[in-house]
Amino acid sequence: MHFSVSLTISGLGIERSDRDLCRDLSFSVQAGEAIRILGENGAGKSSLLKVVAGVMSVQEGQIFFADQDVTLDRRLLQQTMIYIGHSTGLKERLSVAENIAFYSPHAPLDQVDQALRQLGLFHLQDVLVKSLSAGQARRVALARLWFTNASLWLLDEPFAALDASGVAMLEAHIQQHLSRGGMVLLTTHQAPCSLSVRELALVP
Ligand SMILES: Nc1ncnc2c1ncn2[C@@H]1O[C@H](COP(=O)(O)OP(=O)(O)OP(=O)(O)O)[C@@H](O)[C@H]1O
Repeated sequence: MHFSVSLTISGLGIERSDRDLCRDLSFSVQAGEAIRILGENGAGKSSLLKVVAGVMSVQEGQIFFADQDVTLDRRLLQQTMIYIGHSTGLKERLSVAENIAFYSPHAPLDQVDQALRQLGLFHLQDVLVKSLSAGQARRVALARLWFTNASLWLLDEPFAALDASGVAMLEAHIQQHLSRGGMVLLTTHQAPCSLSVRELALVP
């Protein structure tokens, strides 16, 4: 699979809790490109991802995907994007394998096994998520990236709680997505080690 679409944000304004997080923000993400959103705590990085994902509405400006205006109707974009938020969103009372089956029901079982091994989760597949460490739970949440066909990945602090091997594994997986023409919009307070990203600063 190879992707060749782009995302364009034009004149975006985001207001939250009576505060302007950004005004007249414009940028594009091209096929094969990763953008890291920068900004201090509370600057609005997560809010920007949520607006693009359609979790928060657009108050001002436009969003174009594949040359179509999707500002008011985000369905075209939502069909080909994956959003993994700051919280893992996992089902605490389900096991690792059950969570993966819940979030990626169409994943072939042999590929699930392969991904579990790559993610270092194979020996934990029957463990309930509520018993996992933060880094282990993050790995389970990220497993969705191993089974998605989405062209746009929206990742809020995806490296949080990961150890060095987890960071390297995720960076390699993101790089593979970019090499297929995928797009990534991510937030992280730590600069990626081996991943080439364009930086976008959110300033009030
Ligand atoms: N659920 C909410 N309801 C109202 N206001 C919120 C909510 N979540 C965040 N905010 C406000 O929106 C602003 C931006 O928050 P956001 O989480 O987007 O920032 P951030 O840059 O991602 O921060 P961090 O680096 O701490 O994760 C903050 O000032 C915050 O107070």
